[in-house]
Amino acid sequence: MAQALNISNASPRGDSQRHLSVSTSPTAAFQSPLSSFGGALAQRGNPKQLKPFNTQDIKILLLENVNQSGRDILTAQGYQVEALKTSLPEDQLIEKIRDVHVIGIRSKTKLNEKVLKEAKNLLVIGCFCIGTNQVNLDYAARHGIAVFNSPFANSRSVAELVIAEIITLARQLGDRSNEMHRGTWNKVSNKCWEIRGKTLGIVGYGHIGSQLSVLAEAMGMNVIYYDVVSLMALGTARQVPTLQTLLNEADFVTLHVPELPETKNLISAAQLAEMKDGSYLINASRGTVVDIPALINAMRSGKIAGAALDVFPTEPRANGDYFNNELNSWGEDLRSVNNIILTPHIGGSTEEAQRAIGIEVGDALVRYINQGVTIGSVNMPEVTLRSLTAEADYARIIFIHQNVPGVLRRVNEILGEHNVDKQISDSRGDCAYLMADVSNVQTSDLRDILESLEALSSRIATRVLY
Ligand SMILES: NC(=O)c1ccc[n+]([C@@H]2O[C@H](COP(=O)([O-])OP(=O)(O)OC[C@H]3O[C@@H](n4cnc5c(N)ncnc54)[C@H](O)[C@@H]3O)[C@@H](O)[C@H]2O)c1
Ligand SMILES: O=C(O)[C@H](O)COP(=O)(O)O
Repeated sequence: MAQALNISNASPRGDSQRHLSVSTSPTAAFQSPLSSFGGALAQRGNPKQLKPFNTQDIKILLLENVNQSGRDILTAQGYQVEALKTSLPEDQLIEKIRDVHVIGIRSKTKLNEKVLKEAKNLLVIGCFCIGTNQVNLDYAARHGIAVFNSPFANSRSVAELVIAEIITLARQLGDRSNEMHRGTWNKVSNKCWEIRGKTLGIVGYGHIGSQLSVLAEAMGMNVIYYDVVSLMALGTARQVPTLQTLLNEADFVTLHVPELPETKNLISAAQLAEMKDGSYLINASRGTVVDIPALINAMRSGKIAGAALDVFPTEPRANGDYFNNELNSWGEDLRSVNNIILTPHIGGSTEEAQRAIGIEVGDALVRYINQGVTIGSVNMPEVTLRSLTAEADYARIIFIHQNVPGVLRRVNEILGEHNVDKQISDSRGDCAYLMADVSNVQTSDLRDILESLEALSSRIATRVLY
């Protein structure tokens, strides 16, 4: 079992540097003072469980009700895990993030530059969701903070929700149900439709859009899609060349694009005007993608016969909070429109999806913390090495650095005095990630290696695992 060499990043972020501090504080579970480095290790050939820190020292903050499956994986490692049900206001988030090595969030917590600047000890961020637009990914990479997400574990849940919404809108189910709840019997067939033979227009044919395409065809719909890249059509779906073509042809338009500057108000007054008279709009992507006041106007005029919105430009922080004009100036106008389904960002909120996401992101965090493996990271180069064996006096050196010429030569001068068994290096944008396994190193060697690496001007972060 690997032990307690603590490489902390305790220095202020402002100087882009993290300090080495060698913790000798042992725990009951992972006790091995540095003086006994390598002494109590098992036989060669056994995989060695690497630990960068004394495990009791790893502090994790989980926000937004991360699923129990993820919490269990992290607590099983012996990390200190604090889990809160909601996101936090920015001032409280800043207070909390100063302390932790790992933060787990969902779609609401904004980890912008202002917040991340205060995250002096942060090693890694887990987004227990698909979207990563809530994190400043570049800033995180430039400061050696890896970000992981779960790219498709809730795609099916979103696709199923959209199928339900297509039928619900076509049959005006929301309005009929509301009327019955108010005690009114209102049996109507006017402008209520089957979905068989109707055209579904999918904007963004990625994980969710393509899954939805298959389900919609199985229900007898014709599927067209628009995407900025050319993608293989599933079934008999057909890619159309422009958004305008899709808007002109589709009876139902559904949006599955990421939040980007280019997708802000992707559907506004001009695009709504291009849609067929009496067509429907569904948005379960991000709230910024639809210009909601323009949609309200189009619905009031009868141009758009119905809409389903699962996401909003500003969303309440916690369950029980109000969805009103204080949150978004058009909140009450939106609620007053007929045949509109409003849901509180529940596209991915199923037991299956949340459990799968908890496991996927929980595992990715453990791999990163314990082994430095970045496979699946959305902001760092993807780097892995096979596990170290349990042989004594091996260590894994991780050097995150600016992607500038000459660094590898300097690093290899430092490591070159030791036996480098394996080494890998890759870069992504301005950030490069080097991982090297060295053998026959003693504690004093590690201290020297660390001090030398820390002195390099290109350094962003240094970790040693053993
Ligand atoms: N409501 C929810 O609970 C929920 C759940 C999961 C995901 N989401 C949102 O849905 C989005 C889509 O998820 P996904 O997993 O399908 O993503 P994805 O990355 O697999 O697919 C997105 C697709 O959109 C395309 N695209 C990008 N910009 C475009 C543009 N301007 N016009 C047309 N196409 C464009 C991309 O090329 C890609 O094919 C996520 O980014 C997330 O914001 C919401
Ligand atoms: O990005 C996502 O996966 C969805 O928007 C769901 O987000 P949530 O985990 O906050 O429900």
